[in-house]
Amino acid sequence: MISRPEAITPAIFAAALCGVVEGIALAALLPAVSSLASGAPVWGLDLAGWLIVFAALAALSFGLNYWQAKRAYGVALDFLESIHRLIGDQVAKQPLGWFARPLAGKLSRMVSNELMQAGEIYAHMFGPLITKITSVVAVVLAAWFWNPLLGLILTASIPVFIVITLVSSALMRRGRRVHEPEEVNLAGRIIEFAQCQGALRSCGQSDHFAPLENALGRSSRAKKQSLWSEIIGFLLSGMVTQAVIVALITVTGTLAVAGTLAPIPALAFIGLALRFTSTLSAITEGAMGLESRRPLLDALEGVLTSDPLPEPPAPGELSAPGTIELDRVSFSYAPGTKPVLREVSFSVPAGSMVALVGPSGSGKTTIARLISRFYDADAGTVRVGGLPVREQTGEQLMGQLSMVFQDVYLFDESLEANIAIGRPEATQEEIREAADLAGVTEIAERLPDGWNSRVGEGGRALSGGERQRVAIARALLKRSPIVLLDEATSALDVENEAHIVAAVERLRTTATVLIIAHRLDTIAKADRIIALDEHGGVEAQGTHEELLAQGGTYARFWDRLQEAQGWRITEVAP
Ligand SMILES: Nc1ncnc2c1ncn2[C@@H]1O[C@H](COP(=O)(O)OP(=O)(O)OP(=O)(O)O)[C@@H](O)[C@H]1O
Repeated sequence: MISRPEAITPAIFAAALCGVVEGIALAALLPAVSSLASGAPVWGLDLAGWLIVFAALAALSFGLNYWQAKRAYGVALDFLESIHRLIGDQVAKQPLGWFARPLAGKLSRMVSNELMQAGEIYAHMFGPLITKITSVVAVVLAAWFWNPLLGLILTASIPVFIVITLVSSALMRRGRRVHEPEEVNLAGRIIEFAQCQGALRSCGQSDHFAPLENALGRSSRAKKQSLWSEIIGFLLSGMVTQAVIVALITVTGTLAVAGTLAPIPALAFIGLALRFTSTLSAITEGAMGLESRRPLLDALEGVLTSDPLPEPPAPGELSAPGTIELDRVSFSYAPGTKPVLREVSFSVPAGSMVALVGPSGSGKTTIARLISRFYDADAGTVRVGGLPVREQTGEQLMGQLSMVFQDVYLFDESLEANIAIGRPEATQEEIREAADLAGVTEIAERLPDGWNSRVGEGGRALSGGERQRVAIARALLKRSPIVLLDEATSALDVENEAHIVAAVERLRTTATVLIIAHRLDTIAKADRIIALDEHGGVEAQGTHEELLAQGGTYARFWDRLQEAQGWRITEVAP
């Protein structure tokens, strides 16, 4: 995850060295105080000599601390830079269907503030933790060297802190297991609440949206439970620290009274023991701090280890450009769930317009997604240009397709830039020509800044029909050999409808068009119709006349559509 892993070793080394110096400085208290008490030099140094040693160690510790902090920041910045790049690469390799997964939803939160917190692990947490651990080791070794009995007393307290660190971390993990799923659920409900305001207000439920209130209640209860787990961990750790301090003072005092330890060094040892236990307690807190960052690292790992769809290293040869073929394709969105498509087979010859029709939920959009390789089929083969989509690079496949879906997403850029994205090298004349054909020129004329008007995030400054017109202009400009078009199910106003119909007529003269059709007109004009049944199978295929002549579901579907759309016209007529 780091572009210069070799920078980590010096950072760890600096932190460890810092700990050793701090440990020695702490342990030097024992000979210094002994020299003070006896008035005689200890190891050749009198009190003044020891004070100079303290000053030298303090200066060395300061220098090392500065060096290690600089190194740690370097590693943290390197980590942040590398991880952003890795996530970017990983996201670009993911199948389009990946973006509908909850993991992808977490992505924006992750790359904005959570990565900073992960960077802090390197900048502020690892270094001090290593320093404290090595300082403890240095103090214990020095104490053994000075007086094995004191070394033994300090060593005995370490397992207690290891146990308390493990218990506190386990309590924290337990709390998180209870609390996190409720947090995710609550976040989803809040977004739902914001997005469904229109529907909720029309039902008079904007004040009391029961699913959100329930989620709030559950999240608050889970948060309390999780807080209690954490508090118990902190209380336990605090109590154990105090108990160890009392035990150390008691043992040292007893040894001093028994004459095993001289009183002044015993006092110095108590001071050292206090500092020692506070360092151990800081290690426990540091370990718990790292534990609290674990979900972040797990989420990061989830993104970085998501498998991209396998792709060949180089584009393959297209034996039948402009064609689409599905050969006994079956698919379900999740393993073990009901298949959405069952053994679907049909082909779309180059230059033809084929309409996909069928009841809601029959799998029409799913077919378009498999052709664009949002997902891979579970069984069967999807071919585009005569070559299975699995044997094409993403670039090769996308180069053949233009997609105009119902939920068109526009970038918060100018109207012109949103069309130009179809073919960035297109001239302004070509952009205007495509826009004219799709009826976007009229939109530009209406907007205050004309072609330079920004369309808002997702294109919300435009109506659904207008957004689709922009997407069609994009497709016209791209001039891809195949266009996948999902016709709007909702009624479009007359102007939008006329523009879209005209643009589709134009598109079919230059490209193969597979259209998920809902309008009578489009269906009747298609060269071929594929009718799906409600179980995701192909019910019938042929021309409109052939299918009508067969009777069956298509004929009934056509009657119902005629009735519905005829009824609509009667309704709006004066
Ligand atoms: N991302 C998804 N995850 C799980 N199931 C899905 C997903 N998208 C669609 N489905 C399910 O797959 C089935 C087919 O959906 P699809 O959108 O392909 O149907 P459709 O024929 O296009 O419907 P409509 O005409 O209403 O748009 C439906 O039962 C739907 O609930």
